[in-house]
Order: sequence, then structure tokens, then C-alpha cells
Amino acid sequence: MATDSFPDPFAFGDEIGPSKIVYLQTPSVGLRAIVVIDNVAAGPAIGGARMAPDVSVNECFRLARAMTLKNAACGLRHGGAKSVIFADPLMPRAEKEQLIRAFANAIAPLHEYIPGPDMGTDETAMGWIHDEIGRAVGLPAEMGGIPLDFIGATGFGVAISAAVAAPFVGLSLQGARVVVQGFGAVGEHASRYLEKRGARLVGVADIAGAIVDADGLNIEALAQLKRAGKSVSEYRGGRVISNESLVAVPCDIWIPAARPDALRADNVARLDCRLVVQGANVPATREAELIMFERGVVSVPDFIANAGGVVAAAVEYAGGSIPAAFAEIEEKIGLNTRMTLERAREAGAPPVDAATKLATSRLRRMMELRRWRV
Ligand SMILES: NC(=O)C1=CN([C@@H]2O[C@H](COP(=O)(O)OP(=O)(O)OC[C@H]3O[C@@H](n4cnc5c(N)ncnc54)[C@H](OP(=O)(O)O)[C@@H]3O)[C@@H](O)[C@H]2O)C=CC1
Ligand SMILES: O=C(O)CCC(=O)C(=O)O
Repeated sequence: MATDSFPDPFAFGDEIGPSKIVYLQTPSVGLRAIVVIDNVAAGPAIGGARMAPDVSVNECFRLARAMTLKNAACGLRHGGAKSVIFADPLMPRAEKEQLIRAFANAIAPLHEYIPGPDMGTDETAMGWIHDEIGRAVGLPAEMGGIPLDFIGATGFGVAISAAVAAPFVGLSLQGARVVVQGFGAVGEHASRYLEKRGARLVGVADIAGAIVDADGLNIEALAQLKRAGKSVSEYRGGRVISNESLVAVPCDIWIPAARPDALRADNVARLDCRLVVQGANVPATREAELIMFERGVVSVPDFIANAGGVVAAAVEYAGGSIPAAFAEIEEKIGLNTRMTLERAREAGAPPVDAATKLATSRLRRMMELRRWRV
């Protein structure tokens, strides 16, 4: 199927999906977007709408698959999808609103896709989409939504996952040293929730730089810098290091909370920690997972640890409340983290393999119940 100028559109296909890859263009407003609806056996697919200038179809597919596994692992009545709007998220607000509203209209016929916030979009953007087509999650509280990023749903889940995983590496969160790559919605809230449980943040990075302090960084001071549009590397005190060096900062728990493939074959051996809890989506390559396993670093996969946002989104979709969302996140992520690490230990296998089995066995059961399996 592939030609020299166009990739094979079925290259990603396997027994799970994707069910649709849709390219969207509205030239009059400069909209260019891709939606990957991976699998809808469990119900309409929920997945973030990302705004970024540089995401490939392959990356969008990997993100959609992560949503399929995440939603299945959590037993949600939703399939997995992801979308990317190719644009600079820092564009002027009026232009962004026009683009997002155009995106909403372009996805209107894709009834099996429910968009949520992701990197470069937020609850306001979801409000615009809902206003256009009556379908989005992670809505502003004023619209009856659960503002996922404001309440730190994903960061809370990451902290729960870390708390359950810690004893598997003989660690207590009390006094545990934590490094976080990315200080956005996930990174900041994960840092805060872990600090509440006694851990201390000893290293953090954003796009512009990284800062470390073995005695602990002040999270509120870092948050103030970000609110003022500055980099965490402008923090007073501590030591500025390069972004590439963050991976080697001595700590107990290393949390990727930024872009894909942060941990790769060429840098993962530099990790100096016992536990990795994946806040970002697809932050470790397959090779990196295997190297961590060989080196005895326990790695909790993204679709287990970072499900807090989508669990809250599903609760919102079903008409539930913020306290109900927190309770479900704690229960589902705690249980999935424990089952993943126990099964990995029993099988002598990397946690990502145990977690994939856990998610796909639930998914296959749902696929068997659907007519279109035949
Ligand atoms: N928000 C959510 O509920 C969920 C998010 N995720 C995933 O978590 C990750 C982060 O999402 P979210 O926090 O919402 O995104 P945000 O845009 O709020 O934050 C991303 C952070 O990562 C930083 N960053 C980007 N690139 C780099 C880099 N190369 N090195 C270091 N830091 C970098 C950004 O820096 P700067 O501040 O300078 O821009 C920013 O601080 C993504 O992979 C996302 O898909 C997964 C589940 C749910
Ligand atoms: O934003 C949402 O609704 C779902 C969260 C999401 O996209 C993710 O977990 O990556």
C-alpha cells in the first residue's frame, strides 16, 4: 500500500485497532489535525486533544493505543483515542479559539470520539468544543465539569501509584527523593501530592532548563515561577543543570511528566533511582523498559499510573462529582499498580508486559461481546 510519498495507512493495524485514522483540514482557518480512534469495544472513546506543531501520525497512534489500554485497565465504559491539532499552543487566544472551534466542527461526525484536554489544550478549550458540538470532557466547573488539570487528577493518581509501588522496591514515601521531568499539570500536582505523603522534590525540569537541590525544592516557589511565565531553572537556590542531566540525578523515584520517549536505550542506564512512575504518556521506549527491568529499576507503565485524568473524565461523563472522581482514582490506580507489580514479580517479567496482559485480557473480553468481532 505504501508509496514513496505516502506512508502505508494500515501500517499500525493489529487485532486491537485502530478503527479509524482521520485527517482533518479546514484551510480557511488553517486547521490541520489527525484523530486516531483506536478501539471502541468498551464504548465511545475518550482521549485528549493535543495541540502541538510536531506530532507524527505514529506518535498519535501510540498515544491512542495507550488510551485503549488505560481505559480497559481501569474498567471504564470507554474505548481509546487521541487527536492532534498541528499548531503552536501559545498562539493568540482569539486565533486558538477559532482553531479549536473549527476542530470541534470537524470532529462532529465522529460520534464515537469524546475529546478531553491534553498538552496545549485545557478546560476552556473543552468548553469551546462542547459549545460547538455538545461533546467533550474535562469541562470547566461552571459547566458542571470536573476540571482535570485544576484539581490535579492525574498527579494525584501518580502519587497513589508511587505509594503502592514504593514497598515493592523496599521504599517508604517518607523522606523519599523525587525527580520530576515536566512541571505542568501532571508534574506540579504529582510533586505536591507526593510532598503531602512525606516525599521531597530534589530535581525538576521544564523546556527551558532543570534545577536540583538534594535538600528539597520549594514547590510553591516553582509554581509561582511558572505562573509568571518563567522557567523552573530561574528558581533561587539549588543548582542549574542541563535537561539531559536530569535523568542521572540521584533519587528514589523518577517521574517523567513531559513528552514521549524521555527514557530511551541511549540514556536510561544513567538513571540513579529505584522506581520510575510514568506520569507522561509513552515516556519510555520498549528498549528502555527492558533495560530498566534488567537493572532492577521498577517501572510503573503510563497506562497504569497516569489514568487519573481519564478516570475523572469518565466520572464527569457519567454525571459524577469531584469527590467521587478522587475515590475512583485512588481505588483503580492503587489496585492496578498492585496487580501489575505482583504479576510482574510472579512472572519474572517487566511490569509493562504484566500490565499489557491485564489490560488486553479485559479488552479482549469486551471485544468478544461486540457483534463486529465477526
Ligand atoms: N493532564 C493530564 O491529565 C494528563 C496528561 N498526561 C500526559 O502527561 C504529560 C504532561 O502533560 P501535562 O502536564 O498535562 O502537560 P503540560 O503542558 O501542562 O506540561 C508539560 C510540562 O512538560 C514540560 N516539558 C515539555 N518538554 C520538555 C522537555 N523536553 N524537557 C523537560 N520538560 C519538558 C513543559 O515545560 P514548559 O512549562 O516550559 O512548557 C511543561 O512544564 C503528557 O505526556 C500528557 O500526555 C497523561 C495523562 C493525563
Ligand atoms: O483528557 C482526557 O480526558 C483524557 C486524559 C488523556 O488524554 C490521557 O490520559 O492521556
